[in-house]
Amino acid sequence: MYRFSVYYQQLSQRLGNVTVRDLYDSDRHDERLRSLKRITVWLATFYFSYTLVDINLLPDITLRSVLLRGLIVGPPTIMLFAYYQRSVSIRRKELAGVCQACLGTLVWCAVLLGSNDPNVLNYFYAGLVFFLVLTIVITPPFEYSLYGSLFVFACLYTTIWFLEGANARYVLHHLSVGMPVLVLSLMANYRFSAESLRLYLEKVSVEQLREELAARNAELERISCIDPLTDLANRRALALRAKALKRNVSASRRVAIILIDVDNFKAYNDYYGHNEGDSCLCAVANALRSACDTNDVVCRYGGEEFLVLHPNETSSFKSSLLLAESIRQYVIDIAIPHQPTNGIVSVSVGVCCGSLDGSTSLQTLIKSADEALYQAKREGRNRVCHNIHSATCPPLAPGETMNPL
Ligand SMILES: Nc1nc2c(ncn2[C@@H]2O[C@H](COP(=O)(O)OP(=O)(O)OP(=O)(O)O)[C@@H](O)[C@H]2O)c(=O)[nH]1
Repeated sequence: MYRFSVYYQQLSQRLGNVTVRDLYDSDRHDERLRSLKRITVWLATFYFSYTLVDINLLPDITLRSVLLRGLIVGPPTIMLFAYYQRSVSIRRKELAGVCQACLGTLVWCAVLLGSNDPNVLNYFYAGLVFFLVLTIVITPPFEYSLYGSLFVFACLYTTIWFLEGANARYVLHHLSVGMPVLVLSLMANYRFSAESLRLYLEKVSVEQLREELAARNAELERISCIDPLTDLANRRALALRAKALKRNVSASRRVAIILIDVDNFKAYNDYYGHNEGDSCLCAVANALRSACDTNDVVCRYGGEEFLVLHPNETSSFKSSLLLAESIRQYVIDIAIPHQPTNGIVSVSVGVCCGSLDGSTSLQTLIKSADEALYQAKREGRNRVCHNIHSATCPPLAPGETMNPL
């Protein structure tokens, strides 16, 4: 009894804003409908071909069997297939199948009632097949199986008293077979319904876990590529992007590496404190973001050092330097006061252009940009310097000079 109620409790549980029952019905609609249609075809074939059995075993009901089976059960069977095509829940379609089986039982009983042949008593045992149809052949939800079986039980054991030659002893014999068939087939249906539901719920929970895992993995992947202070890409993201560029043989692998270092940042930190220093780094990061394109990888390379990977397949060396200059200017434009130098926060920028092919690694290009950055520092800070690295720098475009700024 306890397990019995567990099945119904599970069905009425809610998953989001729908009940398990609704979800189970809608998710498994197509599969259950396919099986219902197939079974209906088989049952109809059996039912109507049993007219021949009636004629053979009980010749006195030939006309009655043909007329009642054909005229009363035939049209609803055709209508049943039309009903299966309608957009109603699978539960209703299964209920329609159960009703049709009940009608079939009723008509079969009516056919047999017309017989005066003593063989009718033996043949009446075939009525137990209707229990099996309603429980383990159609396998509708348990409650429909139960109601249908009770209806068939009422039909059979009301009719039985009116059969030619029936007496209490015969009814008892019939019941001794009929009752176990009824109870055992209902139990089989219950086990089937409960097990199908359990498997379905297991599948739903595995799917939920998989979705949760995918979301967490995506979040982990995002976090592992982001600098927590500035929300810019980090070194890992930079390496991944460079690797992708290197792998992509169809695209040009020409890039500019722009290294940006905040000037006199130690003095800023010492004067304003570490928290203000962090805010300053965030403001610089925002300025870089505004200066760059969505194609550029803007990353925090270390402490107060930033790096922009600028894929420049369409643009030239000159445009890379212009981007570097624009970055420097964006930082100047936000005008963060820098009291220790009596001025505002500025950055020094080193640029290097090259091609990420087999012989040149990202590290080689960064090293060249770093040399340019130190030149900018040496020359007085707040400026852009470039490093023409013969091994890494592509040929200048027509009209380009070595000092395009
Ligand atoms: N607030 C803050 N400071 C940092 C962070 N990372 C590095 N720094 C500080 O950045 C400062 C870098 O100083 P230096 O490398 O001496 O360079 P600088 O003072 O900027 O001098 P130049 O680069 O030569 O202009 C150090 O004081 C570091 O403590 C950070 O995440 N937050």
